[in-house]
Amino acid sequence: MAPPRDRKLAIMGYRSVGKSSITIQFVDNQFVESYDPTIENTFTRQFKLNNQEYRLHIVDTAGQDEYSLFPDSYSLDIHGYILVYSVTSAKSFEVVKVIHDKLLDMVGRIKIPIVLVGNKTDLHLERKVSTEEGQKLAQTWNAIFLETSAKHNLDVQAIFKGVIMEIERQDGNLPEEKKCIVS
Ligand SMILES: Nc1nc2c(ncn2[C@@H]2O[C@H](COP(=O)(O)OP(=O)(O)OP(=O)(O)O)[C@@H](O)[C@H]2O)c(=O)[nH]1
Repeated sequence: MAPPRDRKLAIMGYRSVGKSSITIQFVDNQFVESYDPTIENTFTRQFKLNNQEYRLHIVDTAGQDEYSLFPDSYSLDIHGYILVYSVTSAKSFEVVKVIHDKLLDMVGRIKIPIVLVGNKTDLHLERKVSTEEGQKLAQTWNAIFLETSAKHNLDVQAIFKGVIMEIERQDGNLPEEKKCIVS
């Protein structure tokens, strides 16, 4: 069998949208209700997709806002990006747009593998951003779109599957196809 492919991913977004919760759910199968702001952590998990092993290195970043300056390391050796907002926060949806534009500027390429994630879908009554708004934004970016609940472990795996597939596709290892929700 082919050796594992090392792929480095960055998970970015406004404060408290669930970046750590998504990462910890994926790496450890756990959800922690308490909130502990992240400085920066890297997690590793082996993941198999289409008969290929991947060693995923996930950089869980400190939450950004529209004024944050990104360290150069966020553009250097990252293969794919997971941009997260919370469906309960219009502010986080605005901030994710700014992060995306800055990222594109910094990376200096037009195409980068991106998955846009609307998290906290379990908080139905607090929803402020509709599924359609998220879908529309992802379309303008040509990115994959998913809604998730880190709390209920809903579609968390699909985020990582989606970003790997997008990396492979942009590397020319998969046929181009229409982007859709990959659950
Ligand atoms: N109900 C619900 N709460 C969530 C979900 N994901 C995260 N939370 C909660 O939201 C709060 C923030 O979650 P974190 O994962 O720490 O958010 P973060 O984006 O890593 O935050 P920063 O490190 O500050 O950038 C915590 O209290 C979590 O328990 C979710 O899917 N549903």
